[in-house]
Amino acid sequence: GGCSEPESDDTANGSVDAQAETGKPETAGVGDSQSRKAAQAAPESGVDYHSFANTGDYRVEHLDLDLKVDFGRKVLEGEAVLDFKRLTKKNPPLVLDTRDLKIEQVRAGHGSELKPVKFSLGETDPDLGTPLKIQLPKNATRVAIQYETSPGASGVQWLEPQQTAGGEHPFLFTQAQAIHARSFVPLQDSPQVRMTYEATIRTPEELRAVMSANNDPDAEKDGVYEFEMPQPIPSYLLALAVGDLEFKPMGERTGVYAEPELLDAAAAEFEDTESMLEATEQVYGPYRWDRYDLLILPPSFPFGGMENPRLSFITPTVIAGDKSLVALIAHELAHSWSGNLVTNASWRDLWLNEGFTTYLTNRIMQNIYGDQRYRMEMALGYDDLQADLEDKEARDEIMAIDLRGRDPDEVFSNIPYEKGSLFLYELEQKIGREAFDQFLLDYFNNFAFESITTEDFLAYLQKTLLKEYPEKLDEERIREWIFEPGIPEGAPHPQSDAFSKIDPVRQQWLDGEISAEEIDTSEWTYHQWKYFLDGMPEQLSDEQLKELDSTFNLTQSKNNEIAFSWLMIAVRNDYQPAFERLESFLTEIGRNKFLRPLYRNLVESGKQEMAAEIFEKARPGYHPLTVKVNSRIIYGEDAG
Ligand SMILES: CC/C=C\C/C=C\C[C@@H](O)/C=C/C=C/C=C\[C@@H](O)CCCC(=O)O
Ligand SMILES: [Zn+2]
Repeated sequence: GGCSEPESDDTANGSVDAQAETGKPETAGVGDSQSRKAAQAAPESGVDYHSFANTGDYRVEHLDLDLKVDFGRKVLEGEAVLDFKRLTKKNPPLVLDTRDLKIEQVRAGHGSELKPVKFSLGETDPDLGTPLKIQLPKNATRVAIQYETSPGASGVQWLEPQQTAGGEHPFLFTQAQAIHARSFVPLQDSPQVRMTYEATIRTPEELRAVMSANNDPDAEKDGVYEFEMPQPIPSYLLALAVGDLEFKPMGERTGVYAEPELLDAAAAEFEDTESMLEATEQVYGPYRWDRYDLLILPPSFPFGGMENPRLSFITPTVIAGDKSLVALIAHELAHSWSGNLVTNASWRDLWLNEGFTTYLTNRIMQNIYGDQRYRMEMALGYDDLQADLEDKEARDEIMAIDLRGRDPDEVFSNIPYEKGSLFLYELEQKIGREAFDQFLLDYFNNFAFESITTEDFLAYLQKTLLKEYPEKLDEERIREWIFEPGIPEGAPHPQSDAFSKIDPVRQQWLDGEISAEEIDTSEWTYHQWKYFLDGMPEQLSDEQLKELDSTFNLTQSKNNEIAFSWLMIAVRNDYQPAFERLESFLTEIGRNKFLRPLYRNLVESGKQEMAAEIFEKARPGYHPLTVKVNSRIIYGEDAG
């Protein structure tokens, strides 16, 4: 009916209007470039600068989705029903986050008594999307939004059959973190809001749908899949994938979904998942999400993994054949405590998710694979952190990073992960492991299913460790870790004996005292190879490059991390024999951890044209996020 047609926004600036209603500080008006520059003071704790939603007026508590997956048009279409709590006696419009959604109709009311209502889309912000403002009838607690996504939705990748392992069926996956859920569902897209959800997903009959919910591996492939997620989750953990997927159990509570071509290899590579789950529970308390399964994605997945609850999404680039890269599984599993159970309240507080998770990852690795592996993983993490500290501006080295006016995807780095983890490691060293584990267990229980700020964490620390260990801990220093760039003087420096014996060998070879063949690599693990390569000087001669390659067959390495380290060396030294592999690596893999440094390296070593050529060829197969962050690197800031 007429009253449900989208109306053109009657205010001059719909998005600013929407923000005013959220009561967010005016200086932080994210859509307003004037105020971006003016904002000098510290960001206000607890404010989510990356959502338009008026979460102080209404809180969404439950989502009911009914979506058809249309591979032909590359759209999801259907309805999202949101149940919300009213926190105000007034009746302001409900403001939701959207990005590139086509809104067909909105109804509102109670229960099944829903009537079409007026709605409008505000001004679009390039980083944040478009606020959707809905006029509510008095006392309404439910809205039903009929909509469809756009084929270029930033949080969805639609893959052609040739981009999959099987090559016969299309594939779809979503990636909602940080602020891309709004590109496939209209909602309050802020990690401060937790909701339960249910969903009906309609797919082509030969495909299977899975979600961050109660997947049923025995569900008949009939094109209609029902899901329920009874634990409340933040919107960035909403996830869907559709493809030619099969399931293989790995343990009582763990299993893997993958295309049939990858299923056995994945289940073998990740067979320790069940032991990891048990080991984590023993120290940090029960696993609260029932099952823990893995979904192996096609190689265009832009991250190593994503901790979608009950079903972590995993890049196939970690199936190395020797379990050398399974720290990624420990990482995603650890998020079931740090991140999914206790959640960062805004993206400024990401270190609460990632620093705690990186710390837990190391502990899980030690538990399952022993001390030597633990020390090597930690030392590699420390080196990653040092590399970022050398590279970054001071403002980006701060754990509680000021993200006002910035796109979170563009500033994503090792700081929240490795600096956060090193900080926690220092606390462990100072008060002892047993006491620190007890603290973490209490912390997870205390804040279970809550979203917290850096300041909430500090207040909790004041009530607990700072009170119990006044001689060992110092609040000033803790604040320095969190709010200052760099790392405090005297911070721990994780090292490994297995690495220190590599240094002299590498040096002897560089000095020409021994040939590559004379290096005894027979016992080297992946980690030692990585350390050996990453420690090479900036410049190597052509002879040195050829010798390394012919002796160790590095250009053809099947381990993607080793291939990556070698390709970084090849690019900066213009080692042509590796360029064919470089091109196929950059074309077949979409993981930004590899692509960003490789493209940056190409540009910085004067090969911008080559970078652009490969990028343009690969672009149709890349995820929208991969396109966004790498085109900035190749074409500069404004190229989009
Ligand atoms: C300092 C950055 C502040 C906010 C950014 C928040 C989210 C950034 C967004 O780009 C999403 C990141 C998702 C990461 C998922 C998994 C990581 O563990 C992957 C790490 C890299 C990799 O292994 O490939
Ligand atoms: Zn993580």
